[in-house]
Amino acid sequence: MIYTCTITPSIDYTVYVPEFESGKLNRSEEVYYYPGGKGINVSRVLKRLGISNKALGYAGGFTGNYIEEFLKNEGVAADFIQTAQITRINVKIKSDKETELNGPGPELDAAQLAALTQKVQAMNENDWFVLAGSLPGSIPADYFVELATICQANGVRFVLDTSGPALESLVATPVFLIKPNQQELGELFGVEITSLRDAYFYASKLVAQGTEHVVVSMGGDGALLVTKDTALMAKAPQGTVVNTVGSGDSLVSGFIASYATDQDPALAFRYGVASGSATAFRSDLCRKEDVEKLLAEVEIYPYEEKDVTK
Ligand SMILES: Nc1ncnc2c1ncn2[C@@H]1O[C@H](COP(=O)(O)OP(=O)(O)O)[C@@H](O)[C@H]1O
Ligand SMILES: O=P(O)(O)OC[C@H]1O[C@](O)(COP(=O)(O)O)[C@@H](O)[C@@H]1O
Repeated sequence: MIYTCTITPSIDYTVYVPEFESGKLNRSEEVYYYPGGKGINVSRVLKRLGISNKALGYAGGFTGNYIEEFLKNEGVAADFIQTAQITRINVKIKSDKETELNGPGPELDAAQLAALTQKVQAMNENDWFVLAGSLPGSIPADYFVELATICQANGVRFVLDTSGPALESLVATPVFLIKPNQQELGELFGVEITSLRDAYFYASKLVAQGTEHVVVSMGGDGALLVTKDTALMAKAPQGTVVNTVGSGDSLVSGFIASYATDQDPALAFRYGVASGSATAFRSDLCRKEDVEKLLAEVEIYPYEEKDVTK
């Protein structure tokens, strides 16, 4: 079974405004209320790709109920631990540029954390645990390291798509897949990543520390895969960008969906990048048919330092 875990879910209140002006009254005629948070997006895309999975995490209040109801209607299995706090609403303004306003995650007590630990302890060998989205600073980083250690001891594949201080402790534990975007990878090492060469350099450091697969996503420029055996670059397909929110999560879903079936990192990378782009070209998340149409358009070639000009 594949389990995703969203500590900080959200409703993504997505507003299209033709000409957004900060500091002015802007009216929109097109708004959507998508369930969000990275693990939830991974679960929704996995389901669309035909892969059964269960969404874990925390949810509360009327927004939490909305997310649970939405997932139920889409046939995504979920098992959230309840919070007294209302799950956040993240605002996504779509204009000539994309502006995002993400709220804080929940405050969790020891009993709520223990409830998640129990669920992780009950996972079986060859299950997957996808910890995705921001991890609130109020939870000690050690807690997430404990979850990673349980996964390692039980042969559960640990996938990480997060940012912030907890990420630093987690990359020192054995991780199957980590998918930072260029900026998140830079933050992790306290540098600004401005070139493919830098991305390769820092991704290789993570591989040297024991991460099996590092995918650095670079928006419309595609992505880089580094493992101990290979380094591949993928050029993203061209298309009309509608909403890139959830593209990174879709890349993770596509990678896992393909790897779970074929155990081939290069195929999984292609499927992941096609899924990320298929989501960028839609208002909501991608569908399987969108991904399969784009597969042949993903150009993959070996990363060679000598060929890199920047
Ligand atoms: N403008 C775009 N055009 C085509 N594909 C895109 C675009 N933006 C994102 N993607 C696809 O989605 C993947 C993840 O996007 P990215 O923005 O890097 O992730 P994140 O959402 O985590 O920041 C990219 O590797 C690419 O395949
Ligand atoms: O937990 P964070 O870092 O605040 O991010 C949450 C946001 O990320 C998303 O999951 C989208 O993530 P990506 O664009 O990186 O795929 C949104 O649905 C959500 O609003």
